[in-house]
Amino acid sequence: MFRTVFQRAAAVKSAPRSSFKQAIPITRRHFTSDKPSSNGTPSIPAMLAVASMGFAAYYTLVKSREGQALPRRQQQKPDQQAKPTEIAQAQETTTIPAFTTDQVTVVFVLGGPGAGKGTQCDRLKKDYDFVHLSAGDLLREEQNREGSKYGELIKHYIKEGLIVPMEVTIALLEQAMRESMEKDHKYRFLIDGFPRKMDQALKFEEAVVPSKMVLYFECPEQVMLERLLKRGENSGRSDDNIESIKKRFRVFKETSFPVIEAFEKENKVKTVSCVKPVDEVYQEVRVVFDKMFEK
Ligand SMILES: Nc1ncnc2c1ncn2[C@@H]1O[C@H](COP(=O)(O)OP(=O)(O)O)[C@@H](O)[C@H]1O
Ligand SMILES: O=c1ccn([C@@H]2O[C@H](COP(=O)(O)OP(=O)(O)O)[C@@H](O)[C@H]2O)c(=O)[nH]1
Repeated sequence: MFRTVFQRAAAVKSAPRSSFKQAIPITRRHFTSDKPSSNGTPSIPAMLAVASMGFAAYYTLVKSREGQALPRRQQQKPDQQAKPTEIAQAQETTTIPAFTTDQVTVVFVLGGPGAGKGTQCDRLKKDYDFVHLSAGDLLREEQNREGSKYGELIKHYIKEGLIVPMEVTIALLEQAMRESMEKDHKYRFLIDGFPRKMDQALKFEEAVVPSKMVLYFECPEQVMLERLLKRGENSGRSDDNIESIKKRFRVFKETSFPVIEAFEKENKVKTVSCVKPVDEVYQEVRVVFDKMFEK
């Protein structure tokens, strides 16, 4: 499989820009490729594949910025008094978010695998007029999309419980947001299951839009395990099995939980326990949302 991934990723380098879904408009970025965590570390060919893919995704995304419909923020002109070298440095390091917080509201919905993020988002989206974007669902959709250059790579990462390189996930999220804005004139988003790694969080907020709030569903591992095994009876998901679940728990603790801690330092996190039945959890979520958002 690694061989196939490698060959595919190499082909992506020279692929036309329309090959990553359609055009995925995204801002000028300076992405770095993720290194997978030490658990289930892929082989060297797979790592090379990721590096190639990262380059290809970067190229695709940057090129596909042309022709986007929604207005973007204008880059501020550097201080006219600044010395030329300072201006050059400022221009090199400034990344402009695709959207402003005046245009767009983003709530990150985080929690361990199986905590109940998707279940609660389903309710919230109806009551508070949000668009629910599950990063995992977008990745699975891209994985299954005929002709996707990233299908095999995503498949591997999901099965191993690893975090797919952020270039792919951020591009899918931004494209989905843009579609909702253009087609449905919806500007409020619940982003479920993302960011799961610090660099994803930083890059999304820098290049797409800063989040307004983080809703964190706290849940003991044993409860999540039972829920996931039960979900696995019908979900058809390649990662709802005991082996993948253990890996996902480890990645959550080691890699994703620090993201929540970092947002806590910014006072952005609202924590709700997800142990009680769905309706009771939702009552607590509503208290949080009623304070923050209009219906
Ligand atoms: N509060 C709850 N009590 C019992 N089961 C729940 C609760 N919340 C979700 N579930 C079930 O647990 C499983 C995982 O929920 P899901 O929303 O898919 O989690 P996540 O999106 O966090 O992975 C699903 O089968 C769902 O029906
Ligand atoms: O930003 C993301 C979100 C998901 N995933 C992958 O998708 C899997 C399933 O995530 P999802 O949120 O759908 O399910 P959960 O683990 O919360 O049940 C994860 O284990 C990762 O492999 C990822 O790589 N990046």
